[in-house]
Amino acid sequence: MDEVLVASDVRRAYGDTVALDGVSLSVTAGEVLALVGPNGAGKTTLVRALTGTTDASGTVELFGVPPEAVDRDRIGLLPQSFDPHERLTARELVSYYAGLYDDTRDVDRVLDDVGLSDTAATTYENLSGGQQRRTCVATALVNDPDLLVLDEPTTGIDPAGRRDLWALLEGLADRGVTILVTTHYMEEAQQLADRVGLLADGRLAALDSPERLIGEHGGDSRLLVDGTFDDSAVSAIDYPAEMRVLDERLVVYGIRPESIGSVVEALELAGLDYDSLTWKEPDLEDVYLELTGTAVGRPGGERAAATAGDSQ
Ligand SMILES: Nc1ncnc2c1ncn2[C@@H]1O[C@H](COP(=O)(O)OP(=O)(O)OP(=O)(O)O)[C@@H](O)[C@H]1O
Repeated sequence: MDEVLVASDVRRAYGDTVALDGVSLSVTAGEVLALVGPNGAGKTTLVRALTGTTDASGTVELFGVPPEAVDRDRIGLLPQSFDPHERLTARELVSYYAGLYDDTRDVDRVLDDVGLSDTAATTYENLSGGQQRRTCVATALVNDPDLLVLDEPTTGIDPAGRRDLWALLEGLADRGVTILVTTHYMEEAQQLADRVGLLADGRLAALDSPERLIGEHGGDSRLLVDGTFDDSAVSAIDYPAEMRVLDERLVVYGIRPESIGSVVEALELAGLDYDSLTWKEPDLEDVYLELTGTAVGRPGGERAAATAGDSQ
């Protein structure tokens, strides 16, 4: 397989803060690789290190050469912080970026691709947050890149707009564009990516296909009992299943849907109040929690308090 991006032992610190603690990965041609992690996990620093926009130790090669030597026509980069000129229209902005490259796509086609045909003549300051982000995505697409690097492209975009953007990225991937994307939306990574890198505290906790990650680390199906539980709930409830309290939620493992009623009975016998019940198969969120002890879906990535043993 052709490797478009190869990184080895990438490290970066800001003073005493270790942002990247030895990350190695590779991305093959046509692959969609998603880097997932909560705020502060190191996603932006990694994207910047991989694209040569911040100093880092270790080695990075894009298309076989260091980032600074790559033909920039081959790369489309959407940084996390990107503040274009507010008084320019979406079309003017994308045209401006088109002017930086030798070979570009038709600007109106690109605007159409990101769903902005109707608002192409609106100034950036008058676009909604989601339309602004889509304009930014368009600037990264205008040079028809072989490698597209997008740092949180869907942040601020409503669910329908996010799905449209996923469809666009899937279409690009089908055409052979290699995509490296960061997100803190687990379901986005699970749906979009061929492989997912779970980033925690500047390290890759795991890197594999969503299916394999879930198969190896996701554990059993489970019943989530929402409420304000503490560790005492686990000993109070008399039920023959593994249980843990994670972020004040009681999790009962290995439960099939037909057993939910018996769990409810056990909760009532133990006098435990709860708000709601959710049954689910394991997903990437559970994998992240299992491997790092942190819930990625929660702002700031709060630590989850595991009880009743530290592993499933
Ligand atoms: N310019 C900087 N100066 C000092 N510390 C920084 C700087 N940039 C990042 N950091 C720190 O490095 C760590 C990783 O930050 P980074 O922005 O890469 O994470 P992230 O996963 O992209 O987070 P977010 O989702 O919030 O953007 C954090 O602890 C952050 O505070």
